Amino acid sequence: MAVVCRNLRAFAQKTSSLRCTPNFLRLYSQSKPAPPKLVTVDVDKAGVATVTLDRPPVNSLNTGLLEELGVAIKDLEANKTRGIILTSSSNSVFSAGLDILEMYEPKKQNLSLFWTTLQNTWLSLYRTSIPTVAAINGHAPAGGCLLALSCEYRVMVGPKFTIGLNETQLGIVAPQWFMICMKDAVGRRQAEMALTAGKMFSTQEALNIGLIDKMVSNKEEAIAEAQKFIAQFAKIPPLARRMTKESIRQEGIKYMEENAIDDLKAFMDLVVQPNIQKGLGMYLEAMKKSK
Ligand SMILES: CCCCCCCCCC/C=C/CC(=O)SCCNC(=O)CCNC(=O)[C@H](O)C(C)(C)COP(=O)(O)OP(=O)(O)OC[C@H]1O[C@@H](n2cnc3c(N)ncnc32)[C@H](O)[C@@H]1OP(=O)(O)O
Repeated sequence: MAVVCRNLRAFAQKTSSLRCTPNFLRLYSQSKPAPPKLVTVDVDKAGVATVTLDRPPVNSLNTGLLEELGVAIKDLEANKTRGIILTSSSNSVFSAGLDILEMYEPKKQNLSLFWTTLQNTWLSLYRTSIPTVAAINGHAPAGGCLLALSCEYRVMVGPKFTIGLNETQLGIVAPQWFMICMKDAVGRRQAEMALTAGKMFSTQEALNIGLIDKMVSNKEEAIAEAQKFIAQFAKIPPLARRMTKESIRQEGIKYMEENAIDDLKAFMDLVVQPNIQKGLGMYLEAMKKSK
C-alpha cells in the first residue's frame, strides 16, 4: 500500500489536480478488482469442507484452478478438516476435464507448469488423509472423471449426466495414473472395457459397474449423502484410517512418485506433435460449431 500511495502521490503531484486522499485510493483499488477465485471452500460446523469448483462455464481444469485446488487441500490438511466434499458451482457440469486451451498451441514453459500442477494436485487429492467425497452434480468427462475417481466415494446426480474417461474417443491415451484410478474403482476388467472404448457412462450405468457409489436426484441430496459417508469416520481411529488409505492406494502413489518426470516428458512430447495439435484445433472448432 505504501508503494501504491507513493506512486499515486507522485502521479498526483504531476497532475496537480489529484491528491492521494482516501477517496482517491478507494477509487483506484476499486478499478483493480482481485481476480475471481476459481475454487471456494466452506467449512461447516462439523468441520467438513465443501470445496466448490467455480470456473464457468464448464470448470475446465486450467493451471490456475488446479493450483487453487492443490492449495485448498493443503490448507484443509493443516486445519485438520474432518472431510472434503468436492463439487461444482454449475448446474450441469462437474468438470469438463483438462482445459484444452492449455494444450493448444502452448508455450513450452506454460505446458510444463500445467502438467506438473495437475500431477501435484492429483497426488494431493488422491493421497490426502482426509476422507474425500465427490458430489458429482453434472457431466464429468476425462479429467473431470479423474477428479471424482481420486475421491474415496462418489455420489452423482442422475439420471441425465454422464461420466467416464473418454480419451480414446478423442484419439489420445489416458495416462497410466488415470487408468489406475479407474481400476481402483471398477476393477481391471471393467476398466479395460471402459478405457479402450473411451465410454461415457450414464449415471445408472456408472452405478451398475461401481464407477459411482450412489445416484441421487439433486445436489442437496448429494451433499447430504457425502456428509453421511464422512460422518462414519468419527468412530474410526484416524491413524489406522490414514495408514490403510495410504497402503491401499500405494500403486497410484508409488507410480506418481517414481514416474512424474517421465510422465511429464511423455505428455510434453505428445502434445506438441503436429497431428495432436491439429486434432485439438479441430476439437475446439467442433465444440464451438455444436452450439
Ligand atoms: C483432446 C485432448 C488432447 C490432449 C493430447 C495430450 C494427451 C495427454 C493426455 C491428456 C489427458 C486429457 C484428459 C482431458 O481431460 S482432455 C479434455 C476432455 N474433455 C472433454 O472432451 C469434454 C469436452 N466438453 C464437453 O463435452 C462439453 O463441454 C460438456 C462438458 C458436456 C458441457 O456441455 P455444454 O453444452 O454445457 O457446454 P459447451 O460444450 O457449450 O461448452 C461451453 C464452452 O466451454 C468450452 N469447453 C468445453 N469443454 C472444454 C475443455 N475441456 N477445455 C476448454 N474449453 C472447453 C466450449 O468450447 C465452449 O466454449 P465457447 O463458449 O467459447 O464456445
